[in-house]
Amino acid sequence: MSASHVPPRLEIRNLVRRFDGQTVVDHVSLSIAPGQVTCLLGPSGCGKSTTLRMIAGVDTQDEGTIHVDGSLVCDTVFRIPPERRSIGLMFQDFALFPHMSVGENVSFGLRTSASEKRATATRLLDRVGLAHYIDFYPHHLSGGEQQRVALARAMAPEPKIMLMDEPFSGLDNRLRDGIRDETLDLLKEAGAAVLLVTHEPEEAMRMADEIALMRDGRIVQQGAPYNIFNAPADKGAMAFFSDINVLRSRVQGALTETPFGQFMAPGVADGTEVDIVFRPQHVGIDFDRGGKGPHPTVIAGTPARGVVRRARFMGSESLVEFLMDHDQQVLKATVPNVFLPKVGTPMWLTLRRDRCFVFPANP
Ligand SMILES: Nc1ncnc2c1ncn2[C@@H]1O[C@H](COP(=O)(O)OP(=O)(O)OP(=O)(O)O)[C@@H](O)[C@H]1O
Repeated sequence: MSASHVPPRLEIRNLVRRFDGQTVVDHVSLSIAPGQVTCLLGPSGCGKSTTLRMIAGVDTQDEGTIHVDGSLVCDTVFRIPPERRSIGLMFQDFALFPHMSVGENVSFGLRTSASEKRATATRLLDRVGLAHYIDFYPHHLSGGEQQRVALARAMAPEPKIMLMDEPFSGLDNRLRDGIRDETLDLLKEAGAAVLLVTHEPEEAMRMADEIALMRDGRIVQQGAPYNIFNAPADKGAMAFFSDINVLRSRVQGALTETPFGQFMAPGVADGTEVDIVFRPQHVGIDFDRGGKGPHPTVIAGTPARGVVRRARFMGSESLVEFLMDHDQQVLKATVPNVFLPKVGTPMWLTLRRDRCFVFPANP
C-alpha cells in the first residue's frame, strides 16, 4: 500500500445518535491520522461526549460507521466490543484504583508477565516524570500527579486511538499547561490518533492540529485552529472563540451601508438584513481632534465617533467600551497593555476591514 493510500487511524462517517426521538448527534464525520490531535469543541449538550462514547463502544450509533486503520469496527449490524478496539480513554473524573500501587495501576490492563508489567510501568512513569512513585499509593500523589499516572495507564496498552473527555478540567491552571504539553508530546510520540473533547476554545487551540466545531449535534466547521479563528463559518462560530461586535445593516445593490462605510455583500438579495461582525481586537482607536477623526483609508474605511463608556485593564490588554454617536450602540475594542481613557472621552473608531465578516442576520 503506498503512503498516499494509508487509511486514517480513526474514521467516523455520518454518525447519528437519537435519544427519545431527539437527534443529539447528527451525521458527524471525522478522520484522524496517526499522531494527529483533533479537538471536538462545542458548548455543553451539543453531543460531544455522545460521539466519543460511540467511538469507545460504550454506546452504539443509530446510523453511520466507525473504522480504525481502514477496518470496520462498528456499523449498525456489526460491532467490535470496546475492549477489542485498541482505544484508550481519559476522562476528567479518571479514577485510579486506591488499593493498587501506582505501578500496578499503570500496568493493570496488560496481559504480560509480572516483570514485563513492571518494566512497562517504569518506562511510562519515567516518561511522565513519576518513576520514583512506582510503589506509592494514589493517595500519596497530588491531583496533577494522579492525572499523569492516569495518562500512563491509558498509554500502557499502546492504544491506536486516545479519546479524552475534558481530561484537564479538574486541574488548576498552574498545573494544567504543563500536563497538557506533556500529554501531547507523549501521545504524538506514540503515534496515537487523539480525539479530545472540550468546551474551552483556548484548550482546543493549544492542543489541536485540527478543530471540529460542533453545535446542536452537527459539525459546523472543521480545520486548523488558525483557519477556524480567522475564517469563521458563521457568527456563532466566531462568537465561540471571542467577544464580537455586530453591526446590523440591509443590503442594496450587493453593498451594505454602515457608519464605518460600505461593505460588500456579493450574491445577497436586495433588502436582506446582514450582520457585519468583527472582534474587539480589530477595532482601531484614535483621539478626537476638535470633532475630527483620522482620514478614511482603504484598509480602515471610514472612522465613526463614540464616547468611552467603560475601560477595564485585563492583564495583557485593556478592554474599552464605546457608546457610538450614530445610534448609541455599544462597541468594544481591545488595546494591548494599559489603555484606560476616562469615561466620556470622545474617540474615533476604525475597523480592520479585512477582519470584518458579513453574515446573514438570520441564518
Ligand atoms: N443516555 C441518554 N439518554 C437521553 N439523552 C441523552 C443521553 N445521553 C446524552 N443525552 C442528551 O444528549 C445531548 C448531548 O449530550 P452530550 O453529553 O453528548 O453533550 P456534550 O456536548 O458532551 O455536553 P457536556 O460538555 O455538557 O458534556 C444532551 O441533551 C443530553 O441530555
